Amino acid sequence: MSESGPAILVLEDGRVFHGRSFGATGETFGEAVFNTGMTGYQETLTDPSYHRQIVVMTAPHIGNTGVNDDDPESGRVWVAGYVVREPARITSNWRAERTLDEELRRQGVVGVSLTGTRALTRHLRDRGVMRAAISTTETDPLALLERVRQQPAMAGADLAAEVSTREPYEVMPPEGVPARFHVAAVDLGIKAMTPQRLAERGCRVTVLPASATTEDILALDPDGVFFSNGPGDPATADGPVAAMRGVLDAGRPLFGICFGNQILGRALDLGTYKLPFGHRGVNQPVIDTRSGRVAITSQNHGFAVDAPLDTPFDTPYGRAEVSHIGLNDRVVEGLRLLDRPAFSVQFHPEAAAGPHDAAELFDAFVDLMSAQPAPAAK
Ligand SMILES: N[C@@H](CCC(=O)O)C(=O)O
Repeated sequence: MSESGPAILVLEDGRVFHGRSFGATGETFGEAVFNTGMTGYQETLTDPSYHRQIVVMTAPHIGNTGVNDDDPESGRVWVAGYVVREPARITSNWRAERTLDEELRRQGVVGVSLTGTRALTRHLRDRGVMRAAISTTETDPLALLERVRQQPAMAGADLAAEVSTREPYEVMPPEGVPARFHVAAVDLGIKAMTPQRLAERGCRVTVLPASATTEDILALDPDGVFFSNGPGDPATADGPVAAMRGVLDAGRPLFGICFGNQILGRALDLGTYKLPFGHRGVNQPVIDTRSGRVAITSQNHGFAVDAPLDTPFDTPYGRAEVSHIGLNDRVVEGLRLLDRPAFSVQFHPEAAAGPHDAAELFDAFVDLMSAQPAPAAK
């Protein structure tokens, strides 16, 4: 790694951290959030749900395995900025094609290496996530602070359309796996691994833009409909909520992940709210409220659904229940409709970097589709 110059990170409450430039030079703004994953940095960087966020890694040494062209979750790095304690000086993995520093430079992502990532994380945990900037060009923290305070907040941000595909595309099952089902997947910021997990199970997946309406979705006559993860505040996602309501009205099997869980919450007339510092990492325990089984899950969310945890409740689509609860803070981590073939989870069963405890949820979606009356010929 080449020698790097100074960089500063300024939080909206005025706290300043001094470090060294990492990745591209320049200035960047976003919501500072922390991720506790020890692995999967490449998947994190390329997860569209991190759009407009400056991600602080709590694992102290990042970049050891470099970057390859197989693991990205999308076509680019989406994080607005990247904060690590110590970037790896040596890349050591047979799959590596570039160093992480090179990749961040190539993609113009401004980062900073700080000794104080622990202090920064504790600050965000105690005060809540907040707007921030990283700069290698501004030496006056107060001038940068002024610009941080002019940035839009994440609450109220409508971002899915900024990361979604413009055109529909298809993901086919791998060779030798027959296509038994056709799934319409609404891309609100979809991670590449999600259609793959469905395709591996015999689904042909048509990925649709975030603007897809119920009519666009049902025009495909899909066996099932999927709503993806994605960035921004679910309270702004009126279009996807309306599209999902139409799918529920049509009685099509439905599955949602992360943003998709929040959209289902809203479709059921539940509220959503911003968590103080969110859940981002690969070791988040959730309990399945029916089986009592605990899964360790991958998560990335800053908002959550507000629903009664202990009892089924009435919705415009019949009764529903909370299917999963986060064990760290009792946040809603999943919803299940009791009178329609629909469910969603706030965590990531597809998690490419693991863990895979919850991968069976894709089988549960396939089972829902199998249980439907045979569709017309496609
Ligand atoms: N943007 C939403 C959903 C995140 C996601 O789908 O990854 C949140 O932060 O809670």
